[in-house]
Amino acid sequence: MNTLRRPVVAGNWKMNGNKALASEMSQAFDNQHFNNVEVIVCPPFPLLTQLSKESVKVGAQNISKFDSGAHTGEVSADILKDAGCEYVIVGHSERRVDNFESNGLVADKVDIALKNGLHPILCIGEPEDVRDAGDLFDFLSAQLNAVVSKVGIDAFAQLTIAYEPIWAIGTGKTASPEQAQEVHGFIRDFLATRNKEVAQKIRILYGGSVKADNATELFSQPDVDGGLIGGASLDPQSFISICRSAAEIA
Ligand SMILES: O=C(CO)COP(=O)(O)O
Repeated sequence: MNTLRRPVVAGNWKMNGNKALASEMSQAFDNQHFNNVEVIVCPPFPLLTQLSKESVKVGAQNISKFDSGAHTGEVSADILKDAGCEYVIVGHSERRVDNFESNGLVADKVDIALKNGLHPILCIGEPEDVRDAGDLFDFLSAQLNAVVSKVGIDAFAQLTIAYEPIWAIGTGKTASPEQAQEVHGFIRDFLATRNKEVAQKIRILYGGSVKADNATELFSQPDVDGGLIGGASLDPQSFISICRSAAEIA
């Protein structure tokens, strides 16, 4: 972590949770104040309004590429904002796989979020075979380039990036702090060659089996500015403990 950047800890509930968990999480954070850490919770759509916006910031897990109108099953930026969202996860690997979201569609979604004043958390990350074949940086560059081409590099000032190696998601097999730092450094350099100021400011989160007992060593890396947490964000005490790790380093 670098003290120039305020760390972020975001919980991605994926297709988990219910009203009781939303209320439990809100209450747990009512008694915790992480002034130097941005804490975000991203529950399924129906639970967005159930989280106390005084306790945590709220994010969605997806956004429609459309503005409004006849698009059954879609949720627009306006509806998300009305529900109290400030953030939206875009391009999570599970959506890229389950819903065939291409780099182009992800770029369109980042664009519509930005145009409507929502902060995208752009997820990128490689499958294991890509890493094994030595194509890691080309793969990540293509994911980043698609968004740069669509929204322009200056717009990255409004983005948070989450590096989530697919082989580390939900597997208990986290990237080592050195592996995370290598990729985060690469992402920052990629951005710095295009806009130095944006590269210095942007928060780059690590995601993939972050738990209370490995958060500190991951967050201690100079280019890791926090985490995007799946499973461990469903338990208020684990999530608070991960937030505390970020607060202690910040
Ligand atoms: O995909 C993730 C967050 O978006 C990471 O999930 P896990 O923390 O469960 O590995």
